[in-house]
Amino acid sequence: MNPAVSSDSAPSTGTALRSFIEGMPKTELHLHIEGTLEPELMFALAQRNNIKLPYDSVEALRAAYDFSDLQSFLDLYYAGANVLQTEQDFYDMTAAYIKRAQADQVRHAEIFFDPQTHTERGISIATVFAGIAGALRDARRTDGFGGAMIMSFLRHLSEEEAFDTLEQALPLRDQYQDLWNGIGLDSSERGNPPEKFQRVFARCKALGFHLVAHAGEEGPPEYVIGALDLLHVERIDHGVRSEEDPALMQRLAQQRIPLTVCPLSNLKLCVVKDMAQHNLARLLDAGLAVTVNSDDPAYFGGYMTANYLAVAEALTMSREQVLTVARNGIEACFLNDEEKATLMLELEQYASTH
Ligand SMILES: Nc1ncnc2[nH]cnc12
Ligand SMILES: [Zn+2]
Repeated sequence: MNPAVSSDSAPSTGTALRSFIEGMPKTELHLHIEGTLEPELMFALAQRNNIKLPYDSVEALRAAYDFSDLQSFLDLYYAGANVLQTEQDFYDMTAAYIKRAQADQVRHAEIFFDPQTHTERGISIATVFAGIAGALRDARRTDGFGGAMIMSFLRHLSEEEAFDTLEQALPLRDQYQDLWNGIGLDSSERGNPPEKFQRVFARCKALGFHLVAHAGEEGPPEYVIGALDLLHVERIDHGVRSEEDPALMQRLAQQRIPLTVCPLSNLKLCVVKDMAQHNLARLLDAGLAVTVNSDDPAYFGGYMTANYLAVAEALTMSREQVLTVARNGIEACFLNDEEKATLMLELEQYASTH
């Protein structure tokens, strides 16, 4: 068989699948904008804002990206965010991410941001919103890049602090109604179960926001169940530990609840020892609405294409499996049916011509 020709029934060669993945239109649904701060930009912003970093060089900083678990990463990630001071800093970081995403053929990205990481340091929440939204709006106007903003609460802080953040943000809602459509929950999972945020999520639901939460990354399957039953989320961020509970797996498959899986993140944070042991293909085979995403790409070694390639190669995924993941990524977006249909049409046209 000609290895350059791929069809649904034929296994793709490594090279053919690689170029298929590289050119495939994508969506990104699990991306922390603070996790896109590349060391070069971190140093540039440190210099611009007269901040001394505890590293002498970009190389020394990158060498410190050797994590043993989620917390060891978060400690560095929150420290790195200190260089973000002005609206321009947030704009530049977001614009740099969009450029990378577009190079990876990302058409639409629903971006997490953590205001508490910044307001705790005296940065106003309006500065954070303005910088991120400014870059997303410019990219929409110039390139048709689709974006949304998901404001996330830090779960190592209290629910009262989450309520405070919501109160600070709500006066901005009208100004950002074209972008800000969701609420998320992130940071240290273990010891901070979903029920801690039940009241604030109920308020956000009543306000009409889409809801998501990190669950089942390091935490047990019970946290996934809690996110669904107590927080009423529409998607689970990560969710890979759901596999430990067969009844939960059945429910996720039956209800088509999307999991925003982040393969390179899971490897870097030692959620899996080896990419060949990643359960993404098993979750997919079990009928779950699995998507691929990059989480904190500046820290974990790759953006969207790299994440697709890493699992496709390690798990010897077929072209059809890759396409299923990409379709899931469109279905799971917080977009209307017409917008989803436009993205799906482009994907199907790409698939039929490549
Ligand atoms: N992978 C992750 N898990 C939880 N919180 C995060 N914040 C940024 N990245 C995160
Ligand atoms: Zn995440």
